[in-house]
Amino acid sequence: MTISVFIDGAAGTTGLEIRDRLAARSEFTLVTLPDDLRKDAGARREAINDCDVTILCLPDDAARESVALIDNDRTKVIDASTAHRVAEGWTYGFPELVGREVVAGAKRVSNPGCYPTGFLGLVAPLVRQGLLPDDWPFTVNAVSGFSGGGKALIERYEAEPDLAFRTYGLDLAHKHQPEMQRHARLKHGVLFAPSVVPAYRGMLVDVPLHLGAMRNNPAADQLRDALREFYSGSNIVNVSEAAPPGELLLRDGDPPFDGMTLSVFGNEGGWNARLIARLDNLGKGASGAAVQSLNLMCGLPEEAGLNLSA
Ligand SMILES: NC(=O)C1=CN([C@@H]2O[C@H](COP(=O)(O)OP(=O)(O)OC[C@H]3O[C@@H](n4cnc5c(N)ncnc54)[C@H](OP(=O)(O)O)[C@@H]3O)[C@@H](O)[C@H]2O)C=CC1
Ligand SMILES: CC(=O)N[C@@H](CCC(=O)OP(=O)(O)O)C(=O)O
Repeated sequence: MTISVFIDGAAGTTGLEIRDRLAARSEFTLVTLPDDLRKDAGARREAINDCDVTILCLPDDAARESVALIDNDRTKVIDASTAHRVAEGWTYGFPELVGREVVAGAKRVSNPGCYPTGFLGLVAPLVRQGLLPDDWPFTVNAVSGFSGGGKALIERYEAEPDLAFRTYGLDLAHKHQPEMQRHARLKHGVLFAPSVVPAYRGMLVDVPLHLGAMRNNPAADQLRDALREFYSGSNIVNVSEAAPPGELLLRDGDPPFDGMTLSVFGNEGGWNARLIARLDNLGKGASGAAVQSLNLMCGLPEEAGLNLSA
């Protein structure tokens, strides 16, 4: 018997990419609604309640609405939106951090945000091990491909091909900040500076650190070694070797990638470091992560169906 999966929001950017990843999988039967019914509450209620798993690829309010349509205790949910990432009763779908068995046993899984995936992948293990202080005022500089903003931002970049760089979030209250603070277990909110470049997909999430000003004065090599050890059991998250490349690149036309590569760069003397995550906003940052959690929730190998060759 196959596992039935309904993607609510299957016509959107994240939904389409999840469909692509599941299309060739014999373990799943995909349920979709015809175009004229895809926003119809009655049709969605029926599909959500009939399926074994529903994946929500919707704006936050619509995602909350979908959850309210569930009237059985069997349907499992993976929500790609921001609606439930710090909500009670939801498991944060970052298996490497919360435990694969925890995600495997969950009925309500909230998919991490794309930027938080990079930040938390770098910082959370190091804070938990006491290598980075939990009261540090963390800064996160990040660039994303424009598909990170969904259909609306894709349309804008198509209409304005001269846009070379766009920084935003200038109210310093981006919706990803609460999940970064909560899941890294930090005492203070992070200072988050996101931006967009004219590439379709891909992102670099950069955490610059004044290591020499920390009371424990950790070495960059120590941080890298700790991350390597932490992710040693993962084929999805990998940590670069010590020899630093002179640059990290995003290219327009990069293929879909569901892994994440973490790098640690330190200067001579050890005062400064940059921790940088390279990932695909639509891969480990959204659709790939949803498929990873789906696999675990269905008792399947976590990497099944993922694009892991960089
Ligand atoms: N893009 C990315 O890289 C990432 C996105 N996410 C999150 O995933 C979710 C989806 O984002 P994304 O795919 O980018 O967004 P898109 O705007 O590309 O797609 C959203 C889809 O939801 C549909 N929709 C809107 N309201 C309803 C409704 N009431 N009922 C049914 N369908 C509805 C839209 O319909 P229509 O086609 O008519 O507009 C659209 O097809 C968001 O919460 C986003 O924040 C998370 C991580 C990364
Ligand atoms: C480039 C861009 O606009 N990115 C989106 C984040 C995309 C994402 O991660 O979606 P969630 O908000 O559901 O996490 C933003 O900054 O709002």
